[in-house]
Order: sequence, then C-alpha cells, then structure tokens
Amino acid sequence: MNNQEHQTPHICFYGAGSMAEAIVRGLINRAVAEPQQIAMFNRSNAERLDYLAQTYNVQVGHSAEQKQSMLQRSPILVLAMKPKDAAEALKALGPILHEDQLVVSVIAGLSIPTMQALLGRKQPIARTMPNTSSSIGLGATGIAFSKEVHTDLQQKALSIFEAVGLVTIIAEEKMDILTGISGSGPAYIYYMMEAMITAGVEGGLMAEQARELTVQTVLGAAQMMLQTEEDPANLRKAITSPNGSTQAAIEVFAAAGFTETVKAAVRRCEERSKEMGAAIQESLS
Ligand SMILES: NC(=O)C1=CN([C@@H]2O[C@H](COP(=O)(O)OP(=O)(O)OC[C@H]3O[C@@H](n4cnc5c(N)ncnc54)[C@H](O)[C@@H]3O)[C@@H](O)[C@H]2O)C=CC1
Ligand SMILES: O=C(O)[C@@H]1CCC=N1
Repeated sequence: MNNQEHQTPHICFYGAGSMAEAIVRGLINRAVAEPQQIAMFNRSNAERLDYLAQTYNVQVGHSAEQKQSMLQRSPILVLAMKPKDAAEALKALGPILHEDQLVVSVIAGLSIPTMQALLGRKQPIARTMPNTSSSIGLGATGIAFSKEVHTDLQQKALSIFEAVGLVTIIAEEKMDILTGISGSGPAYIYYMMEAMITAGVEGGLMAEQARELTVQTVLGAAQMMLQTEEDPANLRKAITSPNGSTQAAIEVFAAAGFTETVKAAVRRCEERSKEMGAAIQESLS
C-alpha cells in the first residue's frame, strides 16, 4: 500500500480487473474522484495492484487486514469480480458490512435478491451493467436499485456512472438484455472492425491506413446517429445508391443472415447472462 493508506476511501473496488480499471480511469480523468479516495484490491495479484497504484495513484490493499479495513471504511463498495467468484466474496462480505454501505455490482447476471441472500442482509444495492468505454468517459450503463437505496444513495451511484458516460435507470429484469446490447456490445463492434481491417489489408491497404480508416468510419457513423438523431436505416439508405457498391455489400450481408445473426448473438448474450446468474443462485442451496 502507498504512503497515504490511512485516508478514508470514498469508494472501494472489490476486484481490480478490466472493468474496475475502466471505471477508475474514467473517474480520475474526469476529476470526479481524487486518486487517494479510491481503494482497490484483488484476490492475489500483487503485480496488478502495483501497476494500478503506479498508474493511477490509488490506494491498493495487499493483506487481508488492508482489504478488510478498506471494505469497512468505504461508504461505497463496487463488486467487480467475475460471476464465478461472486458467491464466495458476498458470503465473506455480509458479516463485515454496515447497513448503510452501498454495494454497487457490475457483475453480469447476478440479481439483487441473490446478492442480498448471499450477504445475509437487506443491504442497499445498485445493480449495474457498464461497459469498458467508461475508461474514456463514453460508457453506457444501465442501473437498477434495491428498495433500500434511498434517494441520496441513488444519486451517489448515478454520479459514479454519469462521470464516465451515459447512465440509464432500468427495471432489474431488463438487465440481461441490456448486457446483450451495451455491456458486451463494444466487443461486437470491435469484432466487426477487426474484420474490416483484415479485409482492407487483404485488399492492399497498409495496416495503419486500414485501421485509421476503419476507426474514423465507426466514429463518424456513431456521431452521425447522435448528431442528426436520424433513424439508422435512413442513414444507411443515404449511402446505398441503387445498384451501387454499398448495395452490393449489403446484399452479401443479407444473404449471410446479418440481422438474424446479430439478433441471435444478442439473445444468446442475454441468455448467458441469465445462466451465469442462475449458477450463482445455485450456490445458495
Ligand atoms: N469486461 C467488461 O467489458 C465488463 C465486465 N463486467 C463485469 O465485471 C466483472 C469483472 O469483469 P472483468 O473486469 O472483465 O474481469 P477481470 O478478470 O479482469 O477482473 C476480475 C477481478 O476480480 C478479482 N477477484 C476475483 N475474486 C476475488 C476475490 N474473492 N476477492 C478479491 N478480488 C477478487 C480478480 O483478482 C480480478 O482482479 C464481471 O462480473 C463482468 O460480468 C460488466 C460489464 C462489462
Ligand atoms: O463477457 C462478460 O461476461 C462480461 C459481461 C459484459 C461484458 N463482459
């Protein structure tokens, strides 16, 4: 731990992987939190904690005592471990929490009732589904609250995710479909971009050109939707000249079942999120 270890953290990240880092980077870059107001720890990866302490100047906890102290002193705890590790963590957390500490989960599939059952108490809980674009302030987060989360705590939770992008309150039962759209969605776009870059290189572009052109194309398309508020189908049609090159490309996508494939992928993502939640719930019995 660094030399300011005794400062009371405002927010503690329980699990210090990609998603926790994305939120922390966003909070610090947007100056929403001082680095030393943020505490982070993981299961056992000291090298990773050293990297986080050096890169962001956040507090990190190595020993069991440091971790417990961070958990007990932070008014907000962000659960950011993988679903398979959540049951064990929540069971251990229950006895050491105070009733007014807000638990914010970013864990896919894990429901509020399951979290409360694992904690063994009716803790105030915000269940969220952010995405990694939070690290540059362009995240998209869905959030649902347990009924114990009063207005002040709701505001605190919202302010974390507002600081790192867009946040929208949704009914908890919609969280899995939201995971299929915005939680996992950046990966679908990257997948598309990987394929476009490969096709560009195979067609003779230099790798850097193919990358630059692909990135700018995706950025421009997203900004067009945002700024014009136009229906994407209309924006697509404006590019698609009758019998032109775009039409030829769209026909290849359509013949391969593009829309059905994307819908099936989103549905499978939703279903997988539910399966992961159900697996955690099983650990209650
Ligand atoms: N990566 C993403 O794009 C998104 C991830 N999520 C959710 O965020 C959560 C974390 O995902 P990633 O950051 O990608 O995973 P990751 O594998 O990068 O990080 C998980 C972290 O949890 C720690 N951990 C595990 N068990 C622990 C324990 N008992 N005590 C303390 N630390 C423990 C690990 O050491 C590691 O630091 C998952 O539940 C996932 O569903 C949600 C939205 C997007
Ligand atoms: O792939 C996963 O399970 C997590 C949830 C949303 C994004 N990544």
